[in-house]
Amino acid sequence: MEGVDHLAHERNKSEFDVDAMKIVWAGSPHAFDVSDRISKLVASDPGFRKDNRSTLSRKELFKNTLRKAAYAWKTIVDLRLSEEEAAKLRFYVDEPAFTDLHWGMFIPAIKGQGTEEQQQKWLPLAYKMQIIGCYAQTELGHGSNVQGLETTATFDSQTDEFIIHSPTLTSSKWWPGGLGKVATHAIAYARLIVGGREHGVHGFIVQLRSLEDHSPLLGITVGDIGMKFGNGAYNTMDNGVLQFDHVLDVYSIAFASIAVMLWVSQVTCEGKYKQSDVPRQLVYGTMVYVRQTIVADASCALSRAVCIATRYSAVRRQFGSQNGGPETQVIDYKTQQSRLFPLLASAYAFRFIGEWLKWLYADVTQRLQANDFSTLPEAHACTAGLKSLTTTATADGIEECRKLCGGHGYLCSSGLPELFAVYVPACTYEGDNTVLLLQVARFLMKTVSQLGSRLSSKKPVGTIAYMTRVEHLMQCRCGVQRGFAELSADLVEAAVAHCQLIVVSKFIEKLQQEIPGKGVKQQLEVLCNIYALFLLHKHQGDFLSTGCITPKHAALANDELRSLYSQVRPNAIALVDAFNYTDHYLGSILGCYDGNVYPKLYEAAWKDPLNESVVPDGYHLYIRPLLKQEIRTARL
Ligand SMILES: CCCCCCCCCC/C=C\CCCCCC(=O)SCCNC(=O)CCNC(=O)[C@H](O)C(C)(C)COP(=O)(O)OP(=O)(O)OC[C@H]1O[C@@H](n2cnc3c(N)ncnc32)[C@H](O)[C@@H]1OP(=O)(O)O
Ligand SMILES: Cc1cc2nc3c(=O)[nH]c(=O)nc-3n(C[C@H](O)[C@H](O)[C@H](O)COP(=O)(O)OP(=O)(O)OC[C@H]3O[C@@H](n4cnc5c(N)ncnc54)[C@H](O)[C@@H]3O)c2cc1C
Repeated sequence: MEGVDHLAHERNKSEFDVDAMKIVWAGSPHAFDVSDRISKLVASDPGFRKDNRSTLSRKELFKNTLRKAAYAWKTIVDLRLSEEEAAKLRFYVDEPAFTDLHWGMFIPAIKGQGTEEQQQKWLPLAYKMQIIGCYAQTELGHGSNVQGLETTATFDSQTDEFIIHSPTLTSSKWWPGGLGKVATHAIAYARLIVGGREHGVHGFIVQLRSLEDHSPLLGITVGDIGMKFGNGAYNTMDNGVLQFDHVLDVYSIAFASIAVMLWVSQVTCEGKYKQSDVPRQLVYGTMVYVRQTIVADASCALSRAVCIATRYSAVRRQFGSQNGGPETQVIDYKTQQSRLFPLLASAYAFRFIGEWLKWLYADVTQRLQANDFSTLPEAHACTAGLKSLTTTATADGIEECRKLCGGHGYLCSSGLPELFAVYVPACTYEGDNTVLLLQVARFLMKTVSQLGSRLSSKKPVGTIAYMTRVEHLMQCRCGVQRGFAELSADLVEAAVAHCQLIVVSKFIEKLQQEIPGKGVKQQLEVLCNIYALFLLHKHQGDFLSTGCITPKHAALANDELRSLYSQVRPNAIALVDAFNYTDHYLGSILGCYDGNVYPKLYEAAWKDPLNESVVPDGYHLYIRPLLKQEIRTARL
């Protein structure tokens, strides 16, 4: 029945202050206030409805996305929302669109790599959306290998301009989000050529389309690369293809021929290339920034799937009826708990590692501004490794949540298929996860000697076990006199172990902070222990081989896990309520707040266009002749 909370009995079991946990999850009272207010604003506005996406054609879907993006911008302007509120609004609209790349990459790239002069020119236009940008780095032939990009940018000292060109088919820009049909400008990455000499890959701001009639400019061939995985999902985004035919470009992002560059390099008016004394890797800076935001995205996506699966696991009953009594809630089965609760713990773990990574990025950015590059390698390794670890775990976790919901998890109305289809490219974009782990492995090879010293420092026992595992995995590999390439598969395992160590240790550090609210810290301690012991159980071979734990320890850890699952059980619904997601944002009948699932499933089925007629289109043409055919074959 509408209005009845079918999960009230579950919510009454909670042993902690849910409102206080909502603040912890949001990050602060202010952050909670903004999230709560904006999510409800979006949920209550029919202009942001999303329950019809699966019934739209690609063109209808895309046009609807443009409508929503424009409507969101009007809402932001009319309500004079702050940058923080506007970002939250775009988040809760929950639709991959060109705006993600405009705000998430184009603007950060100019802020991170542009000169003062370029920032003054481009940022006001971008902030007012008087230009729409994309990040055009990947090409048809190269994505991971950035130094293999083929697009060229040749400096013409006669005209003080750069000529951008796509010399081969494989140099076509391919994948950039927003490029296909919307972006008016791109930050295009190209090989810089000055005076016949090549100076590697740099970024250039290039105008693609007319600001008058949106037609591609002279020398620009641009379009969409076609349908992607899933039906609705990421097809709201116009990932594009772009070819330059000797395009004149006067706005290089890494260069301004009339201004000295503070950052990467400069080309003087006389056409001289001068590499400043900053690491050339700064040209990769935007990727570091986006990778740390993707870790925060992972906690959002995983928490969303876990919220759906947890609520539905409390609603769903199957088997176990005694004397005609109610059947057992599937959330009470130990197998369901052993699959679901580690994902719940991971969602919280990724939330806190995302908070730490945001601090790390801010710290390294501050240091860069003081020409202190000492922490850049670690920042790169951390953002690359944690992006890889959290997106892999989240993609796998969303699929596990679908399975935890049985058959109904496969319905679009569960919200899980769409969430999975939208989320999985995160394992590839912003760096293929294996390629990024290889970067971490390289970093570990260079710093393995320091691992030992870090072991001796006063660390909680749990962390010591994880640190010993990494050191052991590295020493087993480094000790073998074979090349990096030969050992790369093993080194990637050590890289994963290193990243898991970081997540566990930052979760433990989080618990050393003051955390207000009755029972809140205790719940987080349970989740932290579940995360750490679940991984110890999953990788117990590694831990046993270090000698750091014995088989008896491993067995005790497994017993403790079961006990921890029992401690979480009465609090599970409250722990997912703490995410404070509206039913609109969840987009899931299985995960609806009131748990009134079956009537909503039944009602939703009849709304499918296929049920607009009792007799389906095609019956008279195809089925009736089949049914009416005279069967002349004696056998039948
Ligand atoms: C609820 C649902 C939510 C789900 C979210 C839904 C949202 C939907 C909307 C999403 C919107 C946006 C997200 C999507 C955006 C995607 C955008 C992109 O994909 S942009 C393109 C990304 N491309 C890449 O990441 C390419 C990966 N490749 C590389 O980074 C490099 O090629 C490489 C690092 C692999 C290799 O670099 P290279 O220079 O060729 O060689 P080396 O390995 O030798 O490195 C040299 C040296 O540099 C150091 N290094 C490398 N990278 C960095 C860096 N980024 N920062 C600092 N230092 C770096 C490296 O360690 C080496 O150092 P040494 O000291 O020499 O060892
Ligand atoms: C949805 C989506 C949105 C995107 N948006 C953008 C965007 O806005 N802008 C942009 O510039 N790009 C974008 N991209 C492109 C994305 O950044 C690249 O696809 C990504 O960096 C992976 O590169 P690749 O496609 O070349 O993969 P490849 O490197 O070709 O990967 C193929 C396989 O080769 C393996 N491999 C590659 N190199 C090595 C190695 N050295 N050692 C071991 N294994 C290796 C990989 O692990 C993988 O298994 C997007 C991609 C997607 C899917």
